[in-house]
Amino acid sequence: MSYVDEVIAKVVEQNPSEPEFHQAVKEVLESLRVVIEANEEKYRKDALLERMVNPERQFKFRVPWVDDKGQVQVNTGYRVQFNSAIGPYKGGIRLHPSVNIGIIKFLGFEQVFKNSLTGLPIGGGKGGSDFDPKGKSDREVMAFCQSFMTELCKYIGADTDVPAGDIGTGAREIGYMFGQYKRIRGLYEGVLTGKGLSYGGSLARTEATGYGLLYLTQELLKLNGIELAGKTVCVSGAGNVAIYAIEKAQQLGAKVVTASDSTGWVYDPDGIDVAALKEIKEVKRARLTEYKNYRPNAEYHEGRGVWSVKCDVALPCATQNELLIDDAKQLAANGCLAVCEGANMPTTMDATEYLQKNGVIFAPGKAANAGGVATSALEMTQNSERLSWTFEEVDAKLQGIMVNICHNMVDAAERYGMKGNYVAGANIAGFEKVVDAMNAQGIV
Ligand SMILES: NC(=O)C1=CN([C@@H]2O[C@H](COP(=O)(O)OP(=O)(O)OC[C@H]3O[C@@H](n4cnc5c(N)ncnc54)[C@H](O)[C@@H]3O)[C@@H](O)[C@H]2O)C=CC1
Ligand SMILES: O=C(O)CCC(=O)C(=O)O
Repeated sequence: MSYVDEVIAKVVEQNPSEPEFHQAVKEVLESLRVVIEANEEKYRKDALLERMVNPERQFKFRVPWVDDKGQVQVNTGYRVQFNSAIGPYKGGIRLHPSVNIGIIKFLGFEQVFKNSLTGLPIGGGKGGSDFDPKGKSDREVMAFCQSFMTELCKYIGADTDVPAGDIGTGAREIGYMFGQYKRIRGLYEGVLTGKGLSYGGSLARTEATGYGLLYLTQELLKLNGIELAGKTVCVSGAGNVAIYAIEKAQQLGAKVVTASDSTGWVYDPDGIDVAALKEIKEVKRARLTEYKNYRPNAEYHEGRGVWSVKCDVALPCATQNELLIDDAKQLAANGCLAVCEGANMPTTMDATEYLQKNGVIFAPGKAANAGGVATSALEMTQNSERLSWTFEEVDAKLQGIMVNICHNMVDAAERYGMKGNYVAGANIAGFEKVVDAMNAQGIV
């Protein structure tokens, strides 16, 4: 059995009931097959892949908090410190009822390669809880965040592990967590990113993942002789990534016609009204059903359906496994030119293969959405310097980083004879730096 197949089989056997983690490992290792086979003897002797697929450390803890009725609630918290070969662990905190250790491990594993791709000195980690912020009062969210951080603060720090936002964790949650960290540890330091601007946050971090996605998409289309301006775009999601992806796509001259949340989706033939979307989602924290109150011409549909709308470019920005094989077939049949992932692993493996085989340009999340974590690393730099850069400075650095990632991904695929396979390109480019650092640091 080849080394890659052996390690994939072990991951499945040793991590039962973690399908998302299996999927992430398979996707990465399958696409690295050529690189690994070229060095199989050494990598096998060093158990390099076993060390890569096993987190350095993982924490699971109880998170008790009191709800508004005086009832004690208990959630489970997680932090997985996956790989610190190239820098302190870095990665977001997901608050969603679907969170379990397998989800956090898949996200942490992806984060290792993504963070390497940014070119910045950050290792990979991820955390979260099955707590659902939806429908909770501010006080309940604060109570949860304080309890979560009371435990988490023992394991993190500005130079060891720096969490940030992800699904369900935005500026409000980061603020409560930062306050509790400071109170317990007595340290005013850049232990979290995505902070508010009044206490050490970076300008452009809010926008960074969505804007970065568009900078990479625009560059990749350009390399393929296509202009983004004038194109019709479908976006899924209506959270942080989706909102700023829509905003930047429209600034770059494209028309975005869809957005979605966990209950339904909207089609706006005149182009999504970003100001209305921000008010509904960021201010009111309401459902997308409200969108029709702002835009009477728009349609609201229950359930899924964004990928049935004809578009030139599709940007999945909601969650994992939201773009399935039938969606891929529909997109390709509708003449879609490119799918670029804003979310983490939103496209299933069979859907990805179908798109690639049918001539649709496909940019994987670990490259396309790396602008968020890259800007988090810029926030860490500003915190260390005790300086704040202007929006334009951060945005210019973000653009440079995304264009670089795009070229590194394209070049790595070509170097290994897989021109146009950007999944392989991104995984190879991310892998090479981590392997180099791991080899240099001995068997750890
Ligand atoms: N926030 C960030 O900086 C980064 C986020 N990501 C990824 O982007 C994706 C979106 O994250 P955010 O926008 O930050 O989260 P968010 O909490 O701001 O928004 C998530 C959006 O996805 C929708 N959603 C969640 N679960 C869904 C489901 N099962 N079906 C349909 N819609 C669903 C929600 O309704 C919401 O509109 C996630 O995969 C996240 O891991 C990736 C890189 C950085
Ligand atoms: O900004 C960060 O540190 C993490 C962002 C994140 O969670 C991600 O890239 O998936």
